Amino acid sequence: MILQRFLRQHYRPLAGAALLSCASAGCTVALLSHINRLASQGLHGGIAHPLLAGIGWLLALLMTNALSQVLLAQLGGGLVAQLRTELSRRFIDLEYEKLADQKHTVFGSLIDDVANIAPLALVAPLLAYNLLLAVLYAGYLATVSPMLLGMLGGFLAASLAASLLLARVMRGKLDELRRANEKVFEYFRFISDGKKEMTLNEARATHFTHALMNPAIQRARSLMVRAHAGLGLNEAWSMTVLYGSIFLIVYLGYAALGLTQDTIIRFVIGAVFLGGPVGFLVSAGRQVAVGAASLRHLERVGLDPGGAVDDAPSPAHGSRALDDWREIRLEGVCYRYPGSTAARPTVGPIDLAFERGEMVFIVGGNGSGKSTLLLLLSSLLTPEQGCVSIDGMAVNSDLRAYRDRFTGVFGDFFLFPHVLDAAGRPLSDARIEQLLDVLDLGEQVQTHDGELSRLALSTGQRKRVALLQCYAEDRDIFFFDEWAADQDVHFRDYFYRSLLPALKAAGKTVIAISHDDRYFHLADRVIALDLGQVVSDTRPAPVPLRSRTAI
Ligand SMILES: Nc1ncnc2c1ncn2[C@@H]1O[C@H](COP(=O)(O)OP(=O)(O)OP(=O)(O)O)[C@@H](O)[C@H]1O
Repeated sequence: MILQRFLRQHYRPLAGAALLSCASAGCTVALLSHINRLASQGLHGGIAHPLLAGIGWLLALLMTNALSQVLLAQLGGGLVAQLRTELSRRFIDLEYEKLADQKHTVFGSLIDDVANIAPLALVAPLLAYNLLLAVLYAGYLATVSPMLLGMLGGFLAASLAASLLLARVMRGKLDELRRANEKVFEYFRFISDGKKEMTLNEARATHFTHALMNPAIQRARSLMVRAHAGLGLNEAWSMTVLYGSIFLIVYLGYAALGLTQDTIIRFVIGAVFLGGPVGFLVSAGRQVAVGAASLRHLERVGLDPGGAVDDAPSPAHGSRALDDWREIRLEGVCYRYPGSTAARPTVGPIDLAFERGEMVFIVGGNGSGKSTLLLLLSSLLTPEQGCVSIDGMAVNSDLRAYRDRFTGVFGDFFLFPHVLDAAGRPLSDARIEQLLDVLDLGEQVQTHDGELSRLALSTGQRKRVALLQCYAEDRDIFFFDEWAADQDVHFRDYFYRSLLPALKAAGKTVIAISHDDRYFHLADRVIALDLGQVVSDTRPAPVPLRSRTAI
């Protein structure tokens, strides 16, 4: 898992921090012994020597502690950065369908889980330090009175057994808390994405606040209180057991065991020192429990933190493996969205073939399965049954090469400010300016080193910027999910009558979802869907085109 890998990669500074911590533990014990000697023997060694020795041990303690803290701070920063980098990469590598309905998970994990997991690694050297400190103090106490140490050890062992039992009970609570927090993160997304609707509609905002957000926050709060109260009670209990047993030992030492005052005082001072590492070990248990719950959450959402992230850079150019493809075929393809309880699949069974260079329109009523078909065709969704193949080869045998064939605009597209070619290089500003002019955006948007000056545009204009990106990528297959729906009459006409035919003339395959029946006759094929199945696949008679604009 990621934590073990981090510990392996950074074992030197971690070992350094642990060594420094142990040195600091040694200084603390030496200081304890010095204080005890001074307390029991007084200033027999003169005035200056005990003072200088005390200052010396204090300075050594300060330096070893400070150095180990600096090392730990560096390791902490490094671990947070590494966790963020690895988790971002894992999210990017995760298949679309695994994340489609849980986008809030990204923020929850990058913020909450990173903050919970990072302390797990940092706790390791401190655990070593405190364990060593506890052993050294115990060793010191053994020299004072092995019998009293045995009694104290017995009390602490019983308390530890109770703590471990409680930790098992709390494990389920912490997992529940992590899931409850996930719901809160989901609603945080409503706040940003639904801002306009809630600003305009106060009743909607009130309902969201009182019926959704607040109950989710309250549920997380109540689980947090239960989980952390349990862990906190454990800490309080453990410390009470420690100090209670010291009290009992003093009492029994005088009342039943007939020990000398000197033995009892020296034992008590040592036992109080022991309270430091014991307290740390108990409170570290809370960090470990919370961090472990986050690790389990990452595994649950498919971000299995086991195994190294593949940091190999992507190829510098799109794959050429399928450059000469001729046909894409869907055979018996069925798909059902997760959670769907319908008797029949959302789409399918579908049997279709797309020839290279064709211009195909996919049509049908709302919910008939057009967008789902496009996601299956572009391999963003995996068929539950059936197969998508390219020239007879199943596409999942080389998904990257297959996906490199596609560029397009989804119904819920996202705009990146940088315009890149198929190889991921910034497109030249001259070419971007030319495209901006063709798309009638030259006035609104400027470009500098391949970066667009603004993306805050009208919906129709934003779709044109998305189209610009497709031209920049210039791949074999251009797909559009109701691209023209937000365009004005003039530009819609221009899109269907000029831009799409020009793409076809340039040898591109065009697959466009459309409700614009005025233009259906311009396609090579019109595939109609209903209830997730192909109900017709027709070839309209060819018509002469008005004009074509190659861009
Ligand atoms: N993410 C999803 N999770 C569950 N069901 C979904 C999801 N997306 C779509 N569906 C369902 O799948 C069916 C097909 O949806 P799809 O978006 O493919 O239809 P469409 O033909 O593109 O519709 P429209 O013309 O309205 O865009 C619909 O019944 C829809 O409710």
